[in-house]
Amino acid sequence: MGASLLRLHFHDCFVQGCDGSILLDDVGSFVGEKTAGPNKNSVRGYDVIDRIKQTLEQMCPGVVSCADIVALAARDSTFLLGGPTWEVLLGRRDSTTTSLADANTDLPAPTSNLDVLISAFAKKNLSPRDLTALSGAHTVGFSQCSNFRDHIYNDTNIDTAFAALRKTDCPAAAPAGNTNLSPLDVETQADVFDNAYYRNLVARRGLLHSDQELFNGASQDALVRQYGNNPALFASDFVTAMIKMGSISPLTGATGEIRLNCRVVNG
Ligand code: HEM
Ligand SMILES: [Ca+2]
Repeated sequence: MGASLLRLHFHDCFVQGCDGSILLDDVGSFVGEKTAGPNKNSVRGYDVIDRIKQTLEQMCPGVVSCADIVALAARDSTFLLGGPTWEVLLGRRDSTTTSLADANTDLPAPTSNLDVLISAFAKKNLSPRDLTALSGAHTVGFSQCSNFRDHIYNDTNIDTAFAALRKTDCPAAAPAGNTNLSPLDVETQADVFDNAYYRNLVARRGLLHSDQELFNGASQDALVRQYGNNPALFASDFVTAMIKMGSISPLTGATGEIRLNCRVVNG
């Protein structure tokens, strides 16, 4: 679940800011973000957030927002998987709105090229360096075949043996095998947070097209090599970038609310 909770924070912060908007269910005429392309049948961990929230509401009612819970869960997941830790700024309040449209436009697709990834992050005031550091989150977790099929069958900037290995669990003709999972990081286990992701990219073993775009003869190549050789530099830049991402457009003061149930706005 650690990988899924880390991703949940990213998918929250890139849509309206880190405001718990991704947690809201579709109820009646209320439309949430869970059915957006990048989220549907992919983002998970909502039940874990519910359990943390229930415990908090018993001990300290109405104080800790769902948005802060997601930020803390992402930090603790990273650490428990073997990665760095950091102090999480708190005080984010929860949204009473969502944006399905923004979830569909602002979360980058795995088919994106480098210029598209850089612009998607720039739109959130994150630099190309932040993009490359944050993508190191793909040292943990899994991807479904439908998200990397085109890369392993049609891209040419991929290690042949690696492509062959991944094809064994991801047949060429969709929809066969669409939901089969492969680890994003081929080198070390999917529940170990380290810098192996970057060495994979140098070896042309990125699983997603968007991963390999970070090492494909352009602006991020040198940084990818540095992160692959220097775990302390990666850890330090990842922390800096996570704090920046966790600070996107927070609701503070009288804006938003402290939701009592992360799935619905207060009545
Ligand atoms: C740079 C643009 C990014 C793209 C295009 C992208 C795309 C994806 C895709 C397609 C998956 C697999 C989903 C599935 O098959 O269901 C995935 C998984 C994941 N992503 Fe990203 N991602 C990006 C950036 C990030 C960032 C910034 C983070 C966190 C800081 C992150 C964390 C994760 C994690 C941890 C997983 C594994 C989730 C799990 O196993 O449940 N990603 N990503
Ligand atoms: Ca949000």
